Amino acid sequence: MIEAHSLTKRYGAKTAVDAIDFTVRPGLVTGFLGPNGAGKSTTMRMIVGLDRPSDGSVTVNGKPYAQHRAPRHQVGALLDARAVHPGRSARNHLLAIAATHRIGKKRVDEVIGITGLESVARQRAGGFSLGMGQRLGLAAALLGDPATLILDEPVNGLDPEGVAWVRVFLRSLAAEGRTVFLSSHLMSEMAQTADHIIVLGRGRVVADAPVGEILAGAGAGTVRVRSPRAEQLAGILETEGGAVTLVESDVLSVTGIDAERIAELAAAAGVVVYELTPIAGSLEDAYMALTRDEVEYHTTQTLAEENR
Ligand SMILES: Nc1ncnc2c1ncn2[C@@H]1O[C@H](COP(=O)(O)OP(=O)(O)OP(=O)(O)O)[C@@H](O)[C@H]1O
Repeated sequence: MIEAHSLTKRYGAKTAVDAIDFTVRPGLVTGFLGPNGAGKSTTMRMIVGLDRPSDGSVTVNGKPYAQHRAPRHQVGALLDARAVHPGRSARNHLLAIAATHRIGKKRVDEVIGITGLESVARQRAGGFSLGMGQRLGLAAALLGDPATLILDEPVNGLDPEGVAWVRVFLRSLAAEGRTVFLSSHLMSEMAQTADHIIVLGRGRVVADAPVGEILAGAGAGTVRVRSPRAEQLAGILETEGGAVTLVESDVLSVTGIDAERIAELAAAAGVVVYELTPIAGSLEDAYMALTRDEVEYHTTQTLAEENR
C-alpha cells in the first residue's frame, strides 16, 4: 500500500509535484500515467526515499520508506534497469545486492528462476538485451520478497514478447496480493496491464479511477449512424441539440444524443437507419482528453516560440 498526502516537490520556482493525494492498493496493478515532465519519476523517487518531499508525505506499507528497518523487504523498485555493473554476471549482481541486505543465496536463485534468467545468469549483464536487463531489474526488485513493487517504465523499449512477459508477470505479482505500481506514458499498454489508473498532468492528479471507468468516460455519448438519408437525419439530430459529423456520405458520428433517441427521431421522420452503434472510446482517447491541457510543451507552443 502506498499513500500520498499533499505530496509536493519544488525545484526552485518549478513545482514538479503539486500537493497530490492518492492511494495505491494491494492486490491490484496500478498504472501511473502522464505526459513527459508530468512528475511521475519525481513522485516515484520520493516514494523510495531518493528525493525528499518539499511538503506533504508519502508512506509505503504505513511508514515513510526511510523509516523501514529493512526497506528492501517492504519495497522493490525498478527505477533504472541500466544501473548494473556491466562486467558482472547477472547472478553476481544479484548476489552483491543480496549480501548488503542480508538476503541468502537461496533467494537469489529463486528470483533468477521466477524471472526466467536461469540460462543467462552466469553471463555478463553488460551484454544483455533490453528485455533481459529488465528481467534482471525485476529480479533485483524481488530479492527482498517485498509486498510493494514500484516500476518506472518497465516496458519501455521492449519488443512485443518482452512486453507480454512483463504484463503477465506483474499481473501474477498482484494476484499474490502485492501492491504493483508502474509508470508509463503509453495508455494502450496500461489498458491491458492495469486494473486502476492514476493520471498526472503538470504535477497534479487529473484522474484516479478503475480502467473500466476511464474507458467508459472516454467515448461516452458517441454513436455511429448509417443511413441512406444521412444528411437529412443530420439536420434532424442537430435541431435536437446533437453534435453531428458527416463521416462518409451515408455515415454520421453523433454526440449528445443517445442511440435510443436517435432511433426514435429517425422513425418519427420516416428515415431508414441501417446501423446504430454506440462507440466505446479508446483509452488513448480518454488519456488525450484528460491531459490535453496538461502537457508541458504543446507542439504549437514550441512552433510559436521558434517563429518568434
Ligand atoms: N532535479 C531536478 N531539478 C529541476 N527540475 C527537475 C528535476 N527533476 C525533475 N525536474 C522537473 O520536474 C518536472 C517533472 O519531472 P519528472 O521527471 O518527474 O516527470 P515525468 O512525468 O517522470 O516525465 P518523463 O516521462 O519525461 O520521465 C519536469 O518539469 C522536470 O523538468
